[in-house]
Amino acid sequence: MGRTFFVGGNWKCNGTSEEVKKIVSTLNAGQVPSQDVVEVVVSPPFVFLPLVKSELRPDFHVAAQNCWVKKGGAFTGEVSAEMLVNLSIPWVILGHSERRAILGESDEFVGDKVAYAISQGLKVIACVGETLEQRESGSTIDVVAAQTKAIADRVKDWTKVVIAYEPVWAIGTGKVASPAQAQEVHAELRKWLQVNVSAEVAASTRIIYGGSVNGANCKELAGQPDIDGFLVGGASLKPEFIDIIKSAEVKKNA
Ligand SMILES: O=C(CO)COP(=O)(O)O
Repeated sequence: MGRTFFVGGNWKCNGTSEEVKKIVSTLNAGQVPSQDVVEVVVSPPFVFLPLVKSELRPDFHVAAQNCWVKKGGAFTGEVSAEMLVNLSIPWVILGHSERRAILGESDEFVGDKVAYAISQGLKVIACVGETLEQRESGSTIDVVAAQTKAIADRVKDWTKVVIAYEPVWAIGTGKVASPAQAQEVHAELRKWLQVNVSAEVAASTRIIYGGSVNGANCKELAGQPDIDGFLVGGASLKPEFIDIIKSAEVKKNA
């Protein structure tokens, strides 16, 4: 079963309204493959979601970068899944390593968030990935399997999930995983899904790579059989994001 290539742009905590408008107009002018070849989702900070949603071309979609773990209420500073649904925001990124590390989000908490967001009708880009220390100690697969298990224990509808494998040591460092390194983890994750969820979910779930992806390294990564797209940080704020979207052609021609 086909896995449509998926390219997400995680803008993180960046931008002014002027800069956001500029990025959106660059994206709107970009020549990219059609939606049956590549699904594109950009994720601005919460405050810019309505602006981006109203100005962005209709073939690109928006994602929030986080949402609260359950129904809204007395949770100062949080934004609920219901609010995103209310604004017709279709996607949310959950479990990004910056939130896991800096804000102390545990595997279980991320799993709960993913399940709740899906229960409210959102689609989720769920992030997993090991630190440098974990990689060097040989526990990469155990770490990403545990992170994925916390999600799998709580989620039934995998059609709403894209897994983003983002090795922490590759994020914002310019140190991209080699195509072989990324492919190895993606293949292991797919195998994990096959054994622990189902062959069908393993075959149909998109597993995308994130960590220092740019216009120069995207094609080789996209050529790997188990890499189904990218979650892009820094380069998603630049015109080269269009080149990264175009790397979907590599898959189409494979
Ligand atoms: O964290 C990332 C996307 O979520 C990756 O960030 P960079 O592309 O800046 O390394």
